[in-house]
Amino acid sequence: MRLDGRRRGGTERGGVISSEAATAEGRVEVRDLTKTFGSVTAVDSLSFTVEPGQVTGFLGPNGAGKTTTLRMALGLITPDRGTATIGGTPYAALPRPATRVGAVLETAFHPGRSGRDHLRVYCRAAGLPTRRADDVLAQVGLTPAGGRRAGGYSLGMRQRLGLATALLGDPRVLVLDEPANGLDPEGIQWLRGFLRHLAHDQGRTVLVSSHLLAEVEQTADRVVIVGAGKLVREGSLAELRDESAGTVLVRTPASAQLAAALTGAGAAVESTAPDALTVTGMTTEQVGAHAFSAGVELHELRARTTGLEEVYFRLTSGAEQYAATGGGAS
Ligand SMILES: Nc1ncnc2c1ncn2[C@@H]1O[C@H](COP(=O)(O)OP(=O)(O)OP(=O)(O)O)[C@@H](O)[C@H]1O
Repeated sequence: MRLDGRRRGGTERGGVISSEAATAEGRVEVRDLTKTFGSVTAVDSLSFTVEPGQVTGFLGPNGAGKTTTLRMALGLITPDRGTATIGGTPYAALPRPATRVGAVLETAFHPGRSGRDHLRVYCRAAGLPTRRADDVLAQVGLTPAGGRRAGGYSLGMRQRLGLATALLGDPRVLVLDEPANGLDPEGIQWLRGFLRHLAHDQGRTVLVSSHLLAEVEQTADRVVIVGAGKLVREGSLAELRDESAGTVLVRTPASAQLAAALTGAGAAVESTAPDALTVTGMTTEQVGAHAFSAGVELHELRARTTGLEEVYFRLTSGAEQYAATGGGAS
């Protein structure tokens, strides 16, 4: 595979980048990460991997431990246990970290300074050429506002400025904490396209946190879902979608007889009322055919599709129960 050396930053051999080396360099690995604040276990033995070339959504309800995890990955908090590495190296040990990882956690800036000057200050601090300020302003569509006081920026413009700051060192890895906060629908649309471009076209690693699945659903290729500091799911969005595949609802006066027939044919059957069954693993046509063969009268037969949002809610509400009953004790 032929890649752009500046972007991918891999091992160059006669103009051809070793994609394996480039992949390893952009990989974020979290292993057994744990952090306790007093009696609250904010992050609890958390392990997951984030690969380059994809947008990974880091999801979980408020207080699930996302920000704490990201702060540990960026060397801002010391874990009690475990490691977070970027290309195999903890953030604190990275040479010229701004060129390896760009992060948007919270956007702090001097309100009287222009967006461009804010970026130039960062360039100087990170040892980067100040012309990068104009490059990244253009990348995030802020060029026309670059000379204006950042204090007068809208929330959406501040988010763009934060993203521009993260991009200054042209890093392979981007870590963004709730970047859609404060963006209007047009801004959200732009952000989605931009994050996909950074990952899919430029091969960067993009890790983006949110407490709303809907926010990352159209952007993310993979998701890492946490609840009460623990991993509840790691996988592709396609896998999660499979899980949201439908169930079939049946009403019949002979529910026990039909349940036996369907179970015998390999479906998972749950009795939800004396005359109602929820069937997983079969289509409505299959359920109807089995009912017909078994001579069972049906009063209702319909497909019910579980939304992705519902699967996410189910996964994370379990974690909240855990938090309410046993969380924070370990
Ligand atoms: N510095 C701190 N001191 C005490 N408790 C903290 C501290 N930082 C985080 N916590 C607690 O750790 C838990 C996880 O918080 P964290 O901010 O990491 O969650 P989050 O998933 O990012 O939530 P949100 O979506 O609301 O930002 C919460 O119970 C929070 O109150």
